[in-house]
Amino acid sequence: MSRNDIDDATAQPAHNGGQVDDGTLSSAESRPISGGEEPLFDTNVSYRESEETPSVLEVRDLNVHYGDEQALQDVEMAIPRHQVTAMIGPSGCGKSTFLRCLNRMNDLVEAARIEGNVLLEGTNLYGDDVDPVVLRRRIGMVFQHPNPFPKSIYDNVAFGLRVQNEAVTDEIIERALKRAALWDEVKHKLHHSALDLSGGQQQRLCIARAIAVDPDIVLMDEPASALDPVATSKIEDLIEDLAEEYTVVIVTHNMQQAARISDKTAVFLTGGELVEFDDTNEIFENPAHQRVEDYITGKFG
Ligand SMILES: Nc1ncnc2c1ncn2[C@@H]1O[C@H](COP(=O)(O)OP(=O)(O)OP(=O)(O)O)[C@@H](O)[C@H]1O
Repeated sequence: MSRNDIDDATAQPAHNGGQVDDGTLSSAESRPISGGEEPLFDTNVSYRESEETPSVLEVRDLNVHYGDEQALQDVEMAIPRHQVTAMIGPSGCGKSTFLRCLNRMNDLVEAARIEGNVLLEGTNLYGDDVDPVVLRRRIGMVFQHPNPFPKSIYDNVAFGLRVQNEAVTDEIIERALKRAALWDEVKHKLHHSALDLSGGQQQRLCIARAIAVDPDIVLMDEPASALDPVATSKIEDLIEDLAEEYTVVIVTHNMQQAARISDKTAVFLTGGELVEFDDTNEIFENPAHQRVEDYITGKFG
């Protein structure tokens, strides 16, 4: 399966109606990610949370192979809640692989073998009882190329709710479009085709579609790399705003972008090794590793 196939597969929030949570739970914290009645709690792993930056996702000893090739090596990371965490590193170092592990998108890649734990508030995403479809409702994804459906703007935003048999109201659609900073540009043409929007507008629509189901975490794989500088700047502003309500994890090739918008930065280097993970200021001003300094100063990569 090619990367584009994966993008297409998940662009259609491939949720099926019968396996989602019932909407009666009162808070994001109490929402299960298993398909059954009870949330799955993996008691083999403890959940660490610091008071300063409570983490929402804990990655433990994550290794990924595609056939014989190792794409991630022993990765450990605690991703803080309501912050922007950026993944940077040279091409092929495993950034997208890592991102896809955070909502089990790599399940769709036949050659991928994943070992380790990823804990969402203590629950192992790779536990047997976890339903990836339910999980992806809590951890949404936005891709490099805007991929709206050939439907109206309104129906694009409503899509995830409808497939989960949840109520769609004008208020929900308006709120998602406002959160995605698109409302003012489209409020007079909600029933026009999404394909008539500009690339930057389409990407903000995809963000509106991702957040309409009220996820906890939004994963973004180079969301601005196909856009012009003005559209990129709008997406960057939006990402910073989104972090007030959501946890954002973004892969970017653009180090300036990571420096501008992220709170934490993870530097992956060749072979899928996470070499350094720290506050973004530290990474860019005072990296602990010479290899990281060489990378961010352009000596390689
Ligand atoms: N579906 C796949 N099948 C086989 N190998 C893959 C697959 N996806 C990624 N890889 C390999 O895994 C390694 C990491 O790829 P990945 O796409 O995660 O890196 P990346 O850092 O995101 O790269 P880029 O910045 O170029 O997008 C690469 O060597 C790549 O060739």
